[in-house]
Amino acid sequence: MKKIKILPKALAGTIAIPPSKSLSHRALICAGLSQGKSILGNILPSQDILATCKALESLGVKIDWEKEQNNKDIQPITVKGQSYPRAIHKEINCRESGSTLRFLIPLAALTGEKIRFIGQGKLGQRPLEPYYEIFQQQNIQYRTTQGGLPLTIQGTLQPGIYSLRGDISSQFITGLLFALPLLDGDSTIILTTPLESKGYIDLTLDTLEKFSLDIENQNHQKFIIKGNQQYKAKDYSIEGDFSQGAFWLVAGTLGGEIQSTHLNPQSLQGDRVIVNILKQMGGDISQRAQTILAKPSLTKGITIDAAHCPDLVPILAVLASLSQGNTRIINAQRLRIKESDRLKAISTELNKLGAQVEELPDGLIIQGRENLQGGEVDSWNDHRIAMALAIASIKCKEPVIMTNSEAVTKSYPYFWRDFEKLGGEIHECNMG
Ligand SMILES: O=C(O)C1=C[C@@H](OP(=O)(O)O)[C@@H](O)[C@H](O)C1
Ligand SMILES: C=C(OP(=O)(O)O)C(=O)O
Repeated sequence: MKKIKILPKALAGTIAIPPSKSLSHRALICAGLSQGKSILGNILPSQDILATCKALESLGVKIDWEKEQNNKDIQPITVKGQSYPRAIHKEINCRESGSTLRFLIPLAALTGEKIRFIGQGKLGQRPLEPYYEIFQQQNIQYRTTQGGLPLTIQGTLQPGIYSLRGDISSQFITGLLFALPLLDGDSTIILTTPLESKGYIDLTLDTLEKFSLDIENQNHQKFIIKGNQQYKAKDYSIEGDFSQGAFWLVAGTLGGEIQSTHLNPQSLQGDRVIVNILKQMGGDISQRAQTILAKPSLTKGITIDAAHCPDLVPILAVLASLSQGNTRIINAQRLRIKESDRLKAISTELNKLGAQVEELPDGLIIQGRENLQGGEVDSWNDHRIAMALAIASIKCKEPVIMTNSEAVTKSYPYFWRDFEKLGGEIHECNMG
């Protein structure tokens, strides 16, 4: 457990935004299901991405990194795919990655073998019910531990009609979209409640198309999937991550001027909405080609609908705490089933720093102020809470002392290095 002291300082400068985690998971899986070799430029070996790589290796995919995997550098990798998954190892460790778990379960259920999924942290308690319902309908054997991990499955998915809710996690739909085209008959996914996190399904469909798959999307409510399709290998580079870029765009708004590069203005990432939200709140944000410039500005509270951009909520709560007036974050119930209960985590920790955040069952009400006080906080072992609290330090009067700061490795292993690169000052505290 790492404890650090962050001194209150404005950040400024230029930062290269790391590659999108969501797009990296998808590209790795599609390349892994293609016969032949794909070269994926720009992959960051974060904990979640390493979990997906290891999981794919368990299903017979070969992955070659140019350098050591744990040197944290962005690098190209070569994926030698298997056109159909084979169970090489019968245990898959998804670490703390919800995406890895939910994307890989349907692929494991193509092998017919008995496969055990394990994980760490809160992953074992994150919902899997939509898959259990499908297993029951299709007579796929499964055994859970109190509804969660370890989970053992054995059986083979069959083509047909898949009805599931669209508002628990879009990751179930993505997982099915990867597996169903490989079945020997046609399938349809029908959502029984409106889809939330819509942008993530667009990322899935776009990546599938890049790998030559054909899916018919009917208003994000019904997806028609032909069977007997084949993934075709593809080389390409992953674009920058708007969910990570959001931390630096808010930092630029609160402190010095920050230029964030590698952010595709045409990106399908749902979290690209951060640009519009910041502008609506009064932020001075401008984009030229792949670079977004955030200048210090006075912002004001608004109502933010988090249904399609849940990962932005922690950093938006920080911005709202330092904006004039009230901000309401609505439709954010699903934040309670992420790496931490993010509504509770961010409200508790920001309030410790002197903010005024009220937690509602499905959202937050935040009364902004000019500055925060500072103090001792914890990341709740959640990368997005750690990064959000780090940015809050910019406007604190006193240092922010944070325990479990290493949580950032889940998605952004060199976050603290980038924080210092922009002028941030961090000291490690002795835990003895
Ligand atoms: O598909 C993806 O890459 C993701 C989907 C979202 O989850 P939900 O669909 O559960 O909201 C998001 O929160 C997560 O960080 C990544
Ligand atoms: C929720 C997240 O990821 P996952 O669901 O893949 O664990 C996240 O990165 O914030």
